[in-house]
Amino acid sequence: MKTLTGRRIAVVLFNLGGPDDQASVKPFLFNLFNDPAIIGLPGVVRTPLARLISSRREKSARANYALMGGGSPLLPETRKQAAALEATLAPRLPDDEVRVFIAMRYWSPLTEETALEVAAFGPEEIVLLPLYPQFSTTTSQSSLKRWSAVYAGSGESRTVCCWPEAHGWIEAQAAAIATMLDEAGDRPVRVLFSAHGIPESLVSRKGDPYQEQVESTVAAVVAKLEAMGRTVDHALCYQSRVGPMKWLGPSTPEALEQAAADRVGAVVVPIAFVSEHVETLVELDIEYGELAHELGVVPYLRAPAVGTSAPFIAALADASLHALSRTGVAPYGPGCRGDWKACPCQAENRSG
Ligand SMILES: C=CC1=C(C)c2cc3[nH]c(cc4nc(cc5[nH]c(cc1n2)c(C)c5CCC(=O)O)C(CCC(=O)O)=C4C)c(C)c3C=C
Ligand SMILES: [Fe+2]
Ligand SMILES: [Fe+2]
Repeated sequence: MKTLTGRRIAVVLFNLGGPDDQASVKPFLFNLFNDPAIIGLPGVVRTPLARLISSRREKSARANYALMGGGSPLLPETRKQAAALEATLAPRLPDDEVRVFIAMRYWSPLTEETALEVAAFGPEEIVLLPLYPQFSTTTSQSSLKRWSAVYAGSGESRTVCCWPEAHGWIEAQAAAIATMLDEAGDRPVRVLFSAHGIPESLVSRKGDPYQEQVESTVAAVVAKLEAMGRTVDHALCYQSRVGPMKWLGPSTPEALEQAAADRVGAVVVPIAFVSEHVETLVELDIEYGELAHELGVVPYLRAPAVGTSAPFIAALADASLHALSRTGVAPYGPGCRGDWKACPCQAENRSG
């Protein structure tokens, strides 16, 4: 039973989205490559290019999604996280009605569909919470921009731009790694923190804070492991390179070659993803698993994504409550250090 003073609060979780079957692989890829945050060219050039790239990439992408039963598990996994977050927030906001929504950038439920659903809910408060720990123009900013362009409903919005060092997120990662280190036993292993790559020029020329935030996540996880009495050999590397441009490095395959040269095994940790999908289940487990086998990197172990682990969901709840407790319209995320005005996600995403 809600009190008369209770607020309707919408928490909107943003993620990339993934095709739900084989037929949606190509239109999903088209949406992705047609995003100016991914290909920064004018629409007259970008749209035909997106058509070409999605056609060319369709066959290999379909084969990868076929390995997971035909489509991406990203939406079902995100639904579990949304349900867990809603259940965690409910007792912490007993006078309010809290609903958690999912807005995907490139496949259903698309941001514009979710914007209509949220508007129909009629919230007084909205928390915009990207499920990307680290802020990038290619992910969180793209999603938040899209939201601003399509949401026309009620409510004051507060954005959590990023949370690279959020307590429960770091705790969940450290716990998953500790379990894998136990599995490795006495065998020497290197912890390979594998982040999704982005083109290097986005960092060096456009000031994308992603690399810096990924490095801060890694440092926080390593410090947490040390506090747990585990000093680890570790390295940061970047996966999922696409196209001919120079991407952040070293790549995950290069890091595996180095591990082979140093005669150590690997515990691979997805450090920029919070759920299982094509980049973990196919790229890390199958493609790089085969490479590790060829190179003699033994053992090759992979820490699971944090999913619905309790400390991680608590971190999302804390971030939401922290956002709601801010006064005024100038939000900043718990991962943003220093002057919130300098935070790159804020300029276009202040509540209206
Ligand atoms: C082409 C450029 C790409 C950039 C830049 C990029 C950044 C980026 N992506 C994620 C998270 C995910 N990406 C996923 C799939 C995916 N990403 C790209 C391209 C870029 N990503 C493509 C073409 C694809 C589709 C798969 C493929 O063909 O390789 C996914 C998984 C979605 C799924 O279907 O399960 C996620 C999640 C981050 C975090 C990031 C930069 C910070
Ligand atoms: Fe921020
Ligand atoms: Fe990606």
